[in-house]
Amino acid sequence: MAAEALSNGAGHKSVPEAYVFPADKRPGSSPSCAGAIPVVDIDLGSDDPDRIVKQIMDAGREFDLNFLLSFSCLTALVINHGVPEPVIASMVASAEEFFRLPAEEKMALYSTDSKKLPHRLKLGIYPTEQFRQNWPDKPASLRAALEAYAPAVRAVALRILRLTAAGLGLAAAGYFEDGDELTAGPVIVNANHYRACPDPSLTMGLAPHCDPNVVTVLADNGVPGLQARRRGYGGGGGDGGWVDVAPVPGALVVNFGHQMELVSNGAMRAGEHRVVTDARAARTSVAAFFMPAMGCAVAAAPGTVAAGEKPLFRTFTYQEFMGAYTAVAGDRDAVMARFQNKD
Ligand SMILES: O=C(O)CCC(=O)C(=O)O
Ligand SMILES: [Fe+2]
Repeated sequence: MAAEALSNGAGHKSVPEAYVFPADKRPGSSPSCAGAIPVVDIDLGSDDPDRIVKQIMDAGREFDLNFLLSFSCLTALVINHGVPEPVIASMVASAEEFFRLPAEEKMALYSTDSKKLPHRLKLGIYPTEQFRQNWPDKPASLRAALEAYAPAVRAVALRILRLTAAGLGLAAAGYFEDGDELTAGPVIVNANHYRACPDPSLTMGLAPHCDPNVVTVLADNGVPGLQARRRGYGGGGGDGGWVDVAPVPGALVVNFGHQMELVSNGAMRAGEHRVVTDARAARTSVAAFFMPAMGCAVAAAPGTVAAGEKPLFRTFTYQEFMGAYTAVAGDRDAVMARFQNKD
């Protein structure tokens, strides 16, 4: 990335040079569109599970007119997910408080010798007993917020994964179940902070990417900025472009990551997203990443590959994938190309 994401530094009247993106990477250089982000209601108590599964599978439905195929590409708002609103609110408020701490206190939590203020706090949250001794003592509310949020957000992720496995026909084989290697990695939380920006057209809070993992569950402080990319027709995105993920109070955002696309042999694609800045308010988000164990061998699930066809992607370990992802700075097409099965 040529320019840094505008997430830290002192308040400015204009965008500092180091944060200005090249013209072809700025928010306005690719079309935006007015499509709607799907809302998925996962209240298992009040609905027929088959209907919820269908909702998930249809929510991100898009059509590739070039190849005449349909796939699902999911960035969705999830409601009735079972996480009490105060648990989410406390988590986000603690993250906001963290970023308001005096600079020296935040810097003390980082081992890098960077002179810049951190704009991302990265913490392990599960297995909690493995990580809680590393959680910061400040702000005072943070530990209690994490203790409540960690199991709750994990339960949501596992519920969504179970429903998705059912939609993909993989439930009987135990895909994504608690204990499956594909979700046995640590759960990591990134708390992100994006300052208000004097000119959002010049910079990006976070450059376009798909998350590398299986699924990410995200909460935010209600300040907009997250956008999801639609590439094909349908999916509420017209003929493609960036769609605002307008925050909905109490809802969580779900993004499927690269591993979901690879395991489902492209039936459920990773949701590409980016964050633009806001002229008036700072956005804070808390993203929980669910991932395979590093040594996990990832391959298309047998049921997702048609008889006589080769899987779209070769088998690899999650560790190998992470190496490739880091090497191309998260560029979606570049990383997927590295794992494509050659004919
Ligand atoms: O801040 C957001 O809304 C998105 C964060 C994100 O995409 C990430 O941490 O991977
Ligand atoms: Fe992301």
